[in-house]
Amino acid sequence: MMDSLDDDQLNECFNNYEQNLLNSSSETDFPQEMENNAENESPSSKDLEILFKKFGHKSFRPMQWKIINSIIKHKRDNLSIMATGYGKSLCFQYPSVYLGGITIVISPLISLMEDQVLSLNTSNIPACLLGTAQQNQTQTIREIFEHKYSLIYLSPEYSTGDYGIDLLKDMHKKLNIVLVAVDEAHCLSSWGHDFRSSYRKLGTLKDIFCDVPILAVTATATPKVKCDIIKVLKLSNPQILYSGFDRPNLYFEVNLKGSNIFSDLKCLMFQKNGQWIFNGPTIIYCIRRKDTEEISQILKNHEIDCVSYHAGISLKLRKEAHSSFVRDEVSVIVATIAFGMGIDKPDIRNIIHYGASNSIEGYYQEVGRAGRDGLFSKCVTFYSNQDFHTHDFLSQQSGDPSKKLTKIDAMKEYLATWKCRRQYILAYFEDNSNLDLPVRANCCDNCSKKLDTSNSTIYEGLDSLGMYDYTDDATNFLSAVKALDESYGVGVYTLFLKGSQGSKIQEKYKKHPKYGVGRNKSVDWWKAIANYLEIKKFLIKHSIKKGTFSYFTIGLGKDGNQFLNSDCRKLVDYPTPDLVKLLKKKTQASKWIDTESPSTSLNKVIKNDINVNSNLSEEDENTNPENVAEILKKYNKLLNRRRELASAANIMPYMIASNSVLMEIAKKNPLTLKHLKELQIEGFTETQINKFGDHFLKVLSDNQSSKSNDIPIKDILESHPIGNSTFNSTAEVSYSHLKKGLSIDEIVDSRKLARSTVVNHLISAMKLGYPIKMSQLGVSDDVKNIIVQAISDIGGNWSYLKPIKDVCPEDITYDQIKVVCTYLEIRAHLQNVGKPYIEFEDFKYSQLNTPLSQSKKTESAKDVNNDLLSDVIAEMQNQISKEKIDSLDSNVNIQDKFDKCNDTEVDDPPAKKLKQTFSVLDSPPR
Ligand SMILES: Nc1ncnc2c1ncn2[C@@H]1O[C@H](COP(=O)(O)OP(=O)(O)OP(=O)(O)O)[C@@H](O)[C@H]1O
Repeated sequence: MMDSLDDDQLNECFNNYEQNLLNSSSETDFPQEMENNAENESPSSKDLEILFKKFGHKSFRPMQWKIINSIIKHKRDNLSIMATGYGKSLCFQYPSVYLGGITIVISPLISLMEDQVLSLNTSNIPACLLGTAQQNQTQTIREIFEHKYSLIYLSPEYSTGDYGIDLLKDMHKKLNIVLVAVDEAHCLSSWGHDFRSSYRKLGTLKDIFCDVPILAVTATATPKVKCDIIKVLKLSNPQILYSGFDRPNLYFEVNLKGSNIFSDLKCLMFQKNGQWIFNGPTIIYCIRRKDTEEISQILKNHEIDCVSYHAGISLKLRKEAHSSFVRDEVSVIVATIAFGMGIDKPDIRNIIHYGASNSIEGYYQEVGRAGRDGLFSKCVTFYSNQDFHTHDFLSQQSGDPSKKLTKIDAMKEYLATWKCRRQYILAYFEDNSNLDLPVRANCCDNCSKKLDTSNSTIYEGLDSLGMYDYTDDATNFLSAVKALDESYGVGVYTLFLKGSQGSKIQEKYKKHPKYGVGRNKSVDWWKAIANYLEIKKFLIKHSIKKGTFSYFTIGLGKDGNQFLNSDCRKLVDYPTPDLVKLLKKKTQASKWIDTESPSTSLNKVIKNDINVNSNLSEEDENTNPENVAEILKKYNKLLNRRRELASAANIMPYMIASNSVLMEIAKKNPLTLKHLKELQIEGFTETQINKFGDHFLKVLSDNQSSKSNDIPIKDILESHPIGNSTFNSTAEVSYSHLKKGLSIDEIVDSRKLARSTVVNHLISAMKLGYPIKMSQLGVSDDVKNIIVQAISDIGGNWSYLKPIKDVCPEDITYDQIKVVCTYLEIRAHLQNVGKPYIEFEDFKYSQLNTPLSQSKKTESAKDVNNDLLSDVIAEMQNQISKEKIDSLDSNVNIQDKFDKCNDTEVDDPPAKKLKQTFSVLDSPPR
């Protein structure tokens, strides 16, 4: 029987992202573009055909088509700002394939370009790379001019160097360049992150390729960066499209760090066979190198395969770590942000920040690596206020500390916000503080808490809305800052409020009325208050430089001063997570605030996700737990096979097929390459099917045969009986004799029946799935091979006995032929009910040409069964006396069949066959 999973195991499966895949359709929702001044032309069937054939996609995403159309039909310049994972690459890859020309792509990272080149070549779209450090350049250049490539990738340094410029000019003269694309175009602007000086010189492209459209693409561009790109690249009347920054499939969550790293991380894992695992490829970002080492050691201690990555590791080891992660050899990489751009892996399910990021820009870029395949993925931060001491320290070392501090403050605000985190991020990038997103499931922890009123905790000191009255604490802290002349940091102000007798508080301050007013509250409490006041900008940091030494002091911000000077000040707000941590729990109530159980909301989200994303109806067979388990089993086998194939071909697994493609294959279970092609699975190109399809089909058929071989054939035939199989009491007696070890001859003797009758009894038993070997029925291996060969010689048709008998040697009996044909019948039946026994018994069916498919194709299994039965009867008629016919199973009404057959028009094929069969009965072979 198939391995059945118990409830716990199934729950694990459901906690797994495979469930998400299982429930998902291969299409995912992408935001519509926000700005659209493009032509409204729809793609033609030819456009879509090329898209499917070469790229495996059934439709263009809305912005993609507008960009591509404007390039291929109108040769227009474009600036496209697309969220990560939207599908920028297609916009510059499609035009060259469609137009049969060449696209030049400028991209900032060699590793990114290498991956894209490899991926394109795997899909039979020839591409090459030219970088300053590339080998075999002469050969590549020669091949470029031999028109061997559709896409040429160049680094910005190469394309703006003297040699590169001359080469590009030559290409323009001699080749059909249809598009110049500048990927990650924000790198040319000092207003963006990742500024790259060589990008600044890319204006030369327009000088060289004056009549070729230029496409600038980026995921992040503020209005200033946008202007910069247009100016530097000299874009002429560009179509500007913007997809928005939202990544709807990403879920955001923030937790304070707990006392145990593994316990924190465990919330994102599930247990399988006692082993903790993340539900898919995972990146854990840390602030410091030593944290990456520590966390990866902790994970290794729990036997979780992982690697660490940071700038302190040798280049060779870093490359190995990168490679083992993208090739699915390890599922977790613990890294500093040195593990950055150039990770093209589409199926990253978790981005964990164990330590706060120092900017929203950096954070969003890092989490942007998750879920590029459009499937649900989690972005979870664990932080402590200590993290910001590190950031503050590092920002002091940087060129522009105040700019850095502003970014750090935004991150603090993000972490502390009680509003929708997605809304915070989008408002930040779109510079729109009025943005108001509806609360929705699977969006962020704050939305989840608001939606889930069942398991929240209320805290002492909060009002009925869950808000805290900060007025007194804020007044005291701000007063302390003012009293100490805004010259110190949070630590000293806290000592002052606590009434410290130590020397850090000068004597003159100890007379101040606010000195010691906060002694009944803890140091952590006052730190949390200061943190809140910083987020509110009531407090601001001042960077002080003394010689080579620099430090921060905390002073009053404009709003802080105003608050202190107000007569009717009031400050009521939701408490920050660090404050909540210090509050006493009161009672269970329907309030949303509960930050003490990290990731409980996440677990709910995973479950919600399963339900919400599910596009399976109640009746859908995929919801049946046994089917789910079976699909997951196949999916995992396909994943393993993909890993082996990728390793053998030295490419990334996702270049062979995405996880969604494999899940779709596991769900649809195709048996042939033709069937696989007919499924038109989104993201699986014809080239990929031709290259790798057979390997995946083999996995499915192996799985099927091992599964089938696990199930007694009797069980299958019991639930899927062969239509004409009957087993009366006399047949049962014959079978019981055989079971006792009697040979056919001995049964014939003891029962005083015709040999053919006994054989017929045993054939009935075989059709019910009783384990009878052909050898027990007088069919040796040699005889079996002869009959199989004979069937093959007459075109694989085993429906009639006589034509087979005619081509067999004389000594082969009808009984023996009947037995072999019965095996074939059973096998055909199993195949028809979807339970193929690839190696049913020890029969080598491969010796037959196509007997099964032929008989299956030409007539229904029922017809075949009828014909075979008729043949059997005909043969029995031939061999046994008239009296014995009466002792045959009464269910087989020969006359009925004969009459029915005579009433039927002869051009009705099944009836015609029956008629032919009965004609055999009229003139039996001798
Ligand atoms: N029209 C489409 N239909 C379905 N899937 C698509 C389509 N276009 C692209 N994709 C898929 O979307 C994923 C992301 O594509 P791509 O790598 O081009 O994104 P990107 O915008 O360059 O992302 P990033 O900014 O992260 O590099 C890929 O898995 C790709 O196969």
